Amino acid sequence: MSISKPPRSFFKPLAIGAPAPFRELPTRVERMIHFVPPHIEKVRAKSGDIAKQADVVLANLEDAIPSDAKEAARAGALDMAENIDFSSTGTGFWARVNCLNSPWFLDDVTELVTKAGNKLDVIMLPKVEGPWDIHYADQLIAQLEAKASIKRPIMLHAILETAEGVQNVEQICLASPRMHGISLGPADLAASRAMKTTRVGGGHPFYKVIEDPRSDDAPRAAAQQDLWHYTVSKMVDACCTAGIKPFYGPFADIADVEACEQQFRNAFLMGCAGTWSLHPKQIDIAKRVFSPDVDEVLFAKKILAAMPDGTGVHMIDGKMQDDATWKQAKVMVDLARQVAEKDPDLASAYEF
Ligand SMILES: CC(C)(COP(=O)(O)OP(=O)(O)OC[C@H]1O[C@@H](n2cnc3c(N)ncnc32)[C@H](O)[C@@H]1OP(=O)(O)O)[C@@H](O)C(=O)NCCC(=O)NCCSC(=O)C[C@](C)(O)C(=O)O
Ligand SMILES: [Mg+2]
Repeated sequence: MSISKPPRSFFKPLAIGAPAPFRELPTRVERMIHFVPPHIEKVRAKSGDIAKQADVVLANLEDAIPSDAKEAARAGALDMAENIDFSSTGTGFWARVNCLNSPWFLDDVTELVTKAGNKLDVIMLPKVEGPWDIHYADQLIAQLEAKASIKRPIMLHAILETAEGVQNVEQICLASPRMHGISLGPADLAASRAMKTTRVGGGHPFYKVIEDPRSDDAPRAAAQQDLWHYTVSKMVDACCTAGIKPFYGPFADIADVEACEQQFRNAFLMGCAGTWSLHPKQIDIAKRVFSPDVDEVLFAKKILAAMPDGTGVHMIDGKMQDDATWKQAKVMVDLARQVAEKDPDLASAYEF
């Protein structure tokens, strides 16, 4: 017998007085989660402007924040919640807390939920290894939500950054209705798996396929492969099964905008809803990549128009369309409609 909650209990609040979890994820365009180091006053001061450009702004309390600045980062996150107007632009406000076995996790979550819980959309949980991590955070957040009379449930987003986490990703996604999604954490994951790379995301010149030996002894053509393909595929399937969202993660070679764009695009094509931006210049890259291509959307609209009830077979521009391609088209047009609500230029390009 599997040990899972009865269906009727799954959506019950975990503490008396806590808000009921969402039955469906709120519909939001989340093309990029922009990381802000909140202990640096100069950067924090700019995050109001960043909130007008990015779909999600995240106060990062975990890795990249020195241990002697953890309290300052937490205070900075609370300052952001208090002083930045996220709601008028529909921008999400998230925080990445320190991991569960760190000395900071308990205070991070307690202060964020009790002092900023009505502003906070999502808590990002690093280094999640199994459903037990989600169950613990879920219960704790519910108790704090109840204590602080939080009106709207705070969601949880897990980072996939250990081999064990990848192994258990399906159970992590299904662990709680509080789950919002999963992001790839390629640096910690590479270390956990003893992958021999010092890069944070992206390809590697040594990971490639070469053509067979040539009769003329000319150099053999080679193509770099995607080191993250298997993990992203596994994450996408686990998230979609659970009705939550998969995200690519960081791309740390900030100067290499071309490779960043390609890595983001591969993730978008494979089903990811968004990515992370570590530097302001990655915001526009993510916006470009995670907004569906205009020609693809116009073609998808033709399919929907040709098959109003979504059945049958049609030829459009020499290509066969049927019930399945209708569903593909709907994915594209539904996303385009959401993006169009945020972006008037794209709305007119998509001809809505
Ligand atoms: C990479 C860094 C150090 C380069 O910072 P920089 O100052 O050298 O860059 P810059 O090009 O000189 O900056 C230009 C301007 O942009 C500003 N700026 C720069 N960055 C930001 C930002 N994020 N948000 C808002 N503003 C920013 C910066 O302050 C400056 O403003 P100025 O022209 O007025 O002086 C810096 O961008 C940064 O700290 N980014 C965030 C890094 C971070 O959060 N890392 C952790 C996430 S990745 C991770 O954890 C891994 C994972 C998942 O766990 C796992 O794979 O295991
Ligand atoms: Mg990490």
